[in-house]
Amino acid sequence: MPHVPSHAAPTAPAIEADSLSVRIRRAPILHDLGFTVPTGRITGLLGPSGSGKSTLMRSIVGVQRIARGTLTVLGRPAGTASLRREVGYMTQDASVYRDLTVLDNVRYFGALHGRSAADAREAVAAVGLADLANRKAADLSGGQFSRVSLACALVGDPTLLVLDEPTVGLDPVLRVDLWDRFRALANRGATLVVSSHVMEEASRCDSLLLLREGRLLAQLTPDTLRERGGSEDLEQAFLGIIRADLERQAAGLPARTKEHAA
Ligand SMILES: Nc1ncnc2c1ncn2[C@@H]1O[C@H](COP(=O)(O)OP(=O)(O)OP(=O)(O)O)[C@@H](O)[C@H]1O
Repeated sequence: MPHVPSHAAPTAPAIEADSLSVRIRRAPILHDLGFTVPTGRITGLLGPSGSGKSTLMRSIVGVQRIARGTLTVLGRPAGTASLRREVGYMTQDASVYRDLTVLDNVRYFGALHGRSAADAREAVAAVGLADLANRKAADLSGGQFSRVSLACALVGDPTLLVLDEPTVGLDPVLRVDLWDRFRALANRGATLVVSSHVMEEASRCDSLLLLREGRLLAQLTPDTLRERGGSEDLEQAFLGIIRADLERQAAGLPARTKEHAA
């Protein structure tokens, strides 16, 4: 098990981006990003729709080509084959076999990581689907379907978990349960990168990467976001930071592209 106890001496960052730029069909999507993701912590990826969150996650898991700069994941260039076993990825569009049952889907992904049937059952229970374990994925609701995808990402017990909006469409009780689970995983040494539209969830993260239009506005803690954004309410605080950025742009000042962890 690659996990390290949270009281261990500071370790190298799980992810390091330096001048990272991504283009899709020649269009610039991510601009000169520089940040680090600390090991054994939950890093939230926040930003308006289209700001580049999924593109950054795809880059981290190695399925998006990088145009410029470097992206180092668990000490190796993103996309290195050996990372596949150590990185769990939940995409926004659930990658689940519709004709398999919930449990068989999770067992299949678990087997790729050498996990047992019991591990699969545990992951299914963790996402609140124990009662539906034998139902075909095609017969699930949208929220249940995406939870199967989350269970598939969890079952491998990866060192790094990259979750693209894992709680979208979930009820508040399940959402809280899942965030408790994410915290438990981080406490055991796993690193989580989680994107969300729900600013309340930002308060559950240790570190936040704020993106807008493919640029990194800031990397900070939720407390620093409240302070810097001038509001106790994280949504208002984020809007405050966006307004300040727009004013910088209007004043002709260079865009902020690099920040360091607060
Ligand atoms: N395959 C593609 N071809 C062209 N443009 C793309 C492609 N994929 C993403 N983009 C563009 O890249 C930008 C960033 O998209 P991305 O999906 O990363 O944003 P996001 O922050 O995850 O958005 P959302 O919160 O809506 O999921 C958007 O302007 C999007 O239109």
